[in-house]
Amino acid sequence: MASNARMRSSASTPSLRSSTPVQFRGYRESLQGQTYVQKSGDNSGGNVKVVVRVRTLLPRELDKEAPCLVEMNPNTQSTILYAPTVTDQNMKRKLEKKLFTFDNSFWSVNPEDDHYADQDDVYNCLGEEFLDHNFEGYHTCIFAYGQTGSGKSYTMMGTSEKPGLIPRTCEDLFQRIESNDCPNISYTVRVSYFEVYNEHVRDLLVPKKDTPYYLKVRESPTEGPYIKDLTEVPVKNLQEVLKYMRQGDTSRSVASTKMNDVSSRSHAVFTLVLKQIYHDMERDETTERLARIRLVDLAGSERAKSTEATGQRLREGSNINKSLTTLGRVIAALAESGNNPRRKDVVPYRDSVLTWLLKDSLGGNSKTAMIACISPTDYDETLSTLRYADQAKNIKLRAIVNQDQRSSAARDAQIEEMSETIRTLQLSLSQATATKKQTETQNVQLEEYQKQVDRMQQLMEENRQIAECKIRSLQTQNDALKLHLKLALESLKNPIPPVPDPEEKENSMIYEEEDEQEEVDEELSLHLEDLMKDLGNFRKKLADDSGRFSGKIRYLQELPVNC
Ligand SMILES: Nc1ncnc2c1ncn2[C@@H]1O[C@H](COP(=O)(O)OP(=O)(O)OP(=O)(O)O)[C@@H](O)[C@H]1O
Repeated sequence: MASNARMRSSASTPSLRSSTPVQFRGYRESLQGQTYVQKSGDNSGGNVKVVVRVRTLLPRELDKEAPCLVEMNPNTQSTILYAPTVTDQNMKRKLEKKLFTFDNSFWSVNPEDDHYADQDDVYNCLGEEFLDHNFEGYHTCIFAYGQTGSGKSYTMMGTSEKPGLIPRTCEDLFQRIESNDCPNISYTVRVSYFEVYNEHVRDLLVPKKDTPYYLKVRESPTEGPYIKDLTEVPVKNLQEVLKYMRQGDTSRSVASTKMNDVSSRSHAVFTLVLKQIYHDMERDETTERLARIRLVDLAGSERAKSTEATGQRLREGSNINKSLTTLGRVIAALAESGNNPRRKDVVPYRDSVLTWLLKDSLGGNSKTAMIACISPTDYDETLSTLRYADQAKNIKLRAIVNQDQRSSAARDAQIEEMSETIRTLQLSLSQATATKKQTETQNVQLEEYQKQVDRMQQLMEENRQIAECKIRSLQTQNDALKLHLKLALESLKNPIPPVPDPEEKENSMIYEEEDEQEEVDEELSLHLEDLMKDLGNFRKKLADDSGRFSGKIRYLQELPVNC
């Protein structure tokens, strides 16, 4: 069945960039009892949100009695970096005190301090807001940047006792989905997890093999860069998504270095795709919102001198630095055009796999945040991270609500059209197999066929969910009608005696009572007739819908999943 099948990512997902104003009661909106109305042409992307987090001193720093060079002001959200008092005698330049201001400055040095920020605070200040954007239909990306050992993995993934942004986002996501009580909304969540290691892409949801298996990066004109054949799994609850998160985590390339016992040697990208489908019963129309939630734990920048790396670690380090340098150039070019919109610098996305894959998140359709992680004791590295972060503040984004509205008839027509395409592709592929000719065109056709089948399966799964929504909604109305009917019948059987009016004469009272009773009886039987008619109609609609969708689902089950 499609819902259990592992789906491959496809770049040709139908475009959901609609500017039609529609009403959509999402989780938040229904909680607040408000109706969300999309602003026509809403593209208020804003700038990249930049926060900085300074970690606690580590045992090796405490042993050396290294001084804390960072100070943060919780009122102004500023970060001050002090020059070390003891400096290298050979150093020519003079080190200075520097001040930066960010959207948030998280102080995680000493838990005793009033302004200490723990994992909860980071999630509440950033993760929660970004998840709100996802429910509104925006793509988001949060990435952690900083030197090796500065707390990126701690912030993004955390530990089992102190979970970070990724597990907290998953938990909040499913809590919101489960607490939604609007029967007309259905949700699907898909997860993928990959790493960029030595400029190669590795699927973290596929068990590690002896011979490394790398995936290719492609670019689609409509959807931008994507990874061909990346595993994307549907997940139904928090337990399932955490299982995949842990599975991916254990496959990550990590190693012990002088600067960090468990150092990430790759950039890891954890992605959740949230699709919300709202079904309007009256118009028999669906509104879909799609949001991609990208959570990135970058590998740390490192100096060969400090890490004392050799061999494989040194090669990894230089690849990490290469992609981070490219990321720096991409940020600089985007920040430049953010400051001066008339400048159209070429942004070197393609110079590294990481920046190519993050193209949309860095300068396109996404709301993006950067968490700059810093060490409290290293002046040079911390200054370089803070400068990087300061520049990122100027990047302007073009995030839009990814929303699409379609009637049931249009959805059905799309399924028919796709079935036709699949049939044609199937036919031409079987002819190719018969002639035993393997050409480049056939390979492309085969890929296209696989993509179409995957999309068809997704669409059918969504239709099944819409059908369930409709049935749930009709069932609720049916129950309400039944209750109404029961009350109406009871009041017919046991009419409430009218209250006697002491001012009226006894005779006229008797006649009026009889008249009123007749009127009430007549009104109730008319109402009863209407209710019976409505009930009949609902039953018929329910049966029609069940029949229509069970036929389509049978068709889907018969489809070949892999050719
Ligand atoms: N806010 C914090 N509170 C307590 N401990 C922290 C904090 N941040 C980081 N640490 C600890 O610091 C060490 C290094 O952190 P982490 O592994 O997250 O660094 P990193 O930036 O991901 O490094 P790399 O780039 O080498 O992977 C770990 O032992 C981690 O537990």
